[in-house]
Amino acid sequence: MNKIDTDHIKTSNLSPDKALYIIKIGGNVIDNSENLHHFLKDFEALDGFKILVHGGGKVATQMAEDLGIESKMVDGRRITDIETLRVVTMVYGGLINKNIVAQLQRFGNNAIGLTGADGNFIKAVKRPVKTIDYGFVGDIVKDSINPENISRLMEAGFTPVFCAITHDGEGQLLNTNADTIASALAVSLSGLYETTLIYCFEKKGVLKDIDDEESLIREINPQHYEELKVERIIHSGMLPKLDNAFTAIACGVKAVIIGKSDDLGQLKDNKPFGTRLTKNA
Ligand SMILES: Nc1ncnc2c1ncn2[C@@H]1O[C@H](COP(=O)(O)OP(=O)(O)O)[C@@H](O)[C@H]1O
Ligand SMILES: CC(=O)N[C@@H](CCC(=O)OP(=O)(O)O)C(=O)O
Repeated sequence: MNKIDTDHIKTSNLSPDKALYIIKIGGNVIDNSENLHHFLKDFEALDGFKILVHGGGKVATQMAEDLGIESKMVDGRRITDIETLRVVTMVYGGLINKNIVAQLQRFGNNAIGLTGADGNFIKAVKRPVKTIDYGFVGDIVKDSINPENISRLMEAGFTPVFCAITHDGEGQLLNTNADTIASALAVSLSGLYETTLIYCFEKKGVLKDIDDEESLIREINPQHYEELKVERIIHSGMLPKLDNAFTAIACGVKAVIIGKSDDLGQLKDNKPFGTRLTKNA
């Protein structure tokens, strides 16, 4: 992903250089109503413009199982046949998205729930079949996100809440990983706002020992990341998350943090929070 051309925007009435937080929450937080409630309260209390992106893979897997549909993941991506697409559309675009919006409204935040199809905000292309057929999984089309339109929504007082559904512009909905959506939005909006991308999940951040919450790694640069991969300190879902995170840093996003959803309030109090990703020294 390249940094977007923003010269035309600087001359418009939009608001360059304002702070924007793009925060993504994962399935384990969404699945726990207490954690979700706590997180949404802290999210609401953050100053500046905000966008929330949510996954919900865990809930979708459970719902699919209830309906007798088996879930298959390959390299952290869901094989999405037509039945599975129906389930994820209902779960991400409906159940989870609308519950989050309703809770934010209760806290006085004028949230508006969106898929990538709404407002044509995020266009994707069905992943081509190579060795694996992922079905209706969408890869975001480069430069397809229009940051000005999203900015207008925020300037009008709305807080966009994006789920993990995109579209191809030809009438087809697609399932797109929420970490990737958050990173693509952050890159696109970083020309208009001082953008901080935050991945919130159930652990304190990237840990040296996944079973020891006290082993938090405070800072990682790309070189350190390569070493951590070789040592297998980082694995499974954390790999695509960090790949997305470093892409965002390389493409102009001011800061990327990976931390615990329960600790988000520390950011407002200027206390250390999670693992901060940096460029190579
Ligand atoms: N070094 C690490 N520190 C923390 N988590 C790690 C690490 N390596 C792998 N993980 C795994 O990555 C997971 C987070 O990725 P994922 O499940 O995709 O997140 P999300 O809930 O945001 O979708 C954690 O639950 C943990 O099991
Ligand atoms: C293509 C693909 O894999 N999409 C993801 C979208 C949801 C997601 O990203 O949820 P978490 O953040 O909770 O993992 C999926 O269906 O699991």
